[in-house]
Amino acid sequence: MGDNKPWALISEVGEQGYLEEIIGIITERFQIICYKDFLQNPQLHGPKIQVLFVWYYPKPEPWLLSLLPSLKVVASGGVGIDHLDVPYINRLGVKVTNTPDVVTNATADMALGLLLASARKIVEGHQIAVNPKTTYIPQSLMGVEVAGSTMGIIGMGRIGCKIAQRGKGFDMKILYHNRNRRSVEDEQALGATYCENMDDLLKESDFVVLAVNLTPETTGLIGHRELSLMKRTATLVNVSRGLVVDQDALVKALQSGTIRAAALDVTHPEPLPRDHPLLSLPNVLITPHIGTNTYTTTRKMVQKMVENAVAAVKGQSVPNEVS
Ligand SMILES: O=CC(=O)O
Repeated sequence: MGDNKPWALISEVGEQGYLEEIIGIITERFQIICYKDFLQNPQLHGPKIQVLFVWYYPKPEPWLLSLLPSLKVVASGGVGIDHLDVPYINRLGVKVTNTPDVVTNATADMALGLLLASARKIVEGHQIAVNPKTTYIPQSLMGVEVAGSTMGIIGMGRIGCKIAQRGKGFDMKILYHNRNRRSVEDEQALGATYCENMDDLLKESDFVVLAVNLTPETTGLIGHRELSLMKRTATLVNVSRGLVVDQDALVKALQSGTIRAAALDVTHPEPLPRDHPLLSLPNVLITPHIGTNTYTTTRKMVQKMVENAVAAVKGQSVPNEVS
């Protein structure tokens, strides 16, 4: 395409996972302008931009979209599209795309990583091991056994299924709750038992793992009532979105021992304000939304984003269009 390559707006190079190789994948097909440079002179740059690559940021808010009259597609990285007002963007004649499938394994790994780290106090162990001033008292690092325990997965889409597979590999009993029951073949392959009533799953699970999309129905899905149904020895693991959990209720449940612990890759907001109580509770493990953060997955996501954007610019059928 040479100099005639279409223009794309991206978040700042060096930020938001835009590693050098990633930039290379994008610049094979597009000329790029960074958000910071764009903001210096939006009137000059805005009209030429046909693609907006979004990695949660820059948020395609109405004021930004109004500066991009030639925009054809908002190509978002990751599977979640809760940060995008898809109907609004579509009404402007702009397509929206995401990158499902490629994020599945990395996110499922993260769920198991958090589960194991919380169960076996791996982070606390590291802190003791590297701090010469602390004395190791075995009881302080006593964990819970994963094999033989019950994992309850809420949201049995692609990621939920991969979490189930991994749980099965750890000899866990698997329960799941989902809008739609999966086929008997799927259930048998995953060794997973359906709980039509989410309350049953909450009561029986040692680890409750959230893998739902954020929708109006799943916002605040886990609140005071749901946490109270969980075992006092149970751990909540969240790799979906922070807003699926009522965080105030979670803080109370963790402070009062209603549940044993929480391991969260997602919070609301991200990052949490430094004085947020979740950051100082001893029974909380938090990572900064890194579920998809591996080189392999990041590369695949960007390849997909570019594939989607190229198709949209050419007016061809777009592989991962969401509407
Ligand atoms: O959070 C990650 C994703 O939506 O893929």
